[in-house]
Amino acid sequence: MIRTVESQPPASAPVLAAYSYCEAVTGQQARNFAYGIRLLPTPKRRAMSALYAFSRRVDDIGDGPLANDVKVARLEDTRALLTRVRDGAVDEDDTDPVAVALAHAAEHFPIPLGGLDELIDGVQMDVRGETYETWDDLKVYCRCVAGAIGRLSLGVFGTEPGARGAERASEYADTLGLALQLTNILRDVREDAEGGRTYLPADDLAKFGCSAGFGGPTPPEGSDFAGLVHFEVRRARALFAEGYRLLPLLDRRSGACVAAMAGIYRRLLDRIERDPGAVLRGRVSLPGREKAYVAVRGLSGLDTRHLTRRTVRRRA
Ligand SMILES: CC(C)=CCC/C(C)=C/CC/C(C)=C/COP(=O)(O)OP(=O)(O)O
Repeated sequence: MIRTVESQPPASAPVLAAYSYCEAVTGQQARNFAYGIRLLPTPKRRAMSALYAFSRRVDDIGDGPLANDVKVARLEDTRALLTRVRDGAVDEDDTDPVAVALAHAAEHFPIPLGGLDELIDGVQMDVRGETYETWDDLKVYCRCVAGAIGRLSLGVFGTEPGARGAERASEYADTLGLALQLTNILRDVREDAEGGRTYLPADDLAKFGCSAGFGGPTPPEGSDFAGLVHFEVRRARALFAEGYRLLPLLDRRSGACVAAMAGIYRRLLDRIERDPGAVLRGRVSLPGREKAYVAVRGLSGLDTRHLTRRTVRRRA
């Protein structure tokens, strides 16, 4: 039985310690998403931290220095751990705090754990060095590594009752994940190129004369790099607009969490749009005070009220 947040019994000491570990990982490593997660009430905040810590582990395997065959084996370990969580085979005395926290979260919230399998599938695509010919191809990858996180988060947030509401919420959460991931890809274009990875669709790169890639601080000779970036920014903005339709379907604090996460990434996108070359010179980021400001605006509904009103009018 899934218990509501209000009816959850107090967690035991080992479970609390496991959540503390996951919250520390989130606080230290989720440079952007921690601002949103902090806005949630305690049980949801802990559950989101458990999801973040598990996802961070999977991501770190993909991004780390290990040989590819070792990465594949480690990813299979995380999949086996997921199976144990799903089978109820992880108890609170387990030595892995991420497993303990995730098992507790999955017991108390209707988290569709298959989304974490999708995340592992996506990171396996990275390890195989897959590249993407078209946006439709890249979307498959983005759905695995980010859309799935949106859908998993929805299990923690909860949505309005009714199958139709849940189905729409899941589509919007998925789309918001795509918006965040495309923004992330634009921001990290140089870092990824230096690591031998290209995510942007090959047909877009060709259209703007960028097929040679981005190994250095300047665009490829003769390319229209700004044109490429503006093209992808427009695509990301359309995804944000669609994904924001999730907000009226969430309770206030879950909506604030999503608004903060998305708001911070939207501001990254604004900066990238203003100065496309910045993504080749270094990592575009927001100062901490600006992220905190976006989070406070999320809590008061300021960044999204107009979008929400428009959405409600469209639905009426
Ligand atoms: C409904 C809802 C909550 C949707 C959002 C889903 C979501 C949080 C997707 C994450 C995608 C993403 C860009 C991860 C990068 O994480 P990172 O830790 O590498 O990010 P960073 O480099 O910006 O710190």
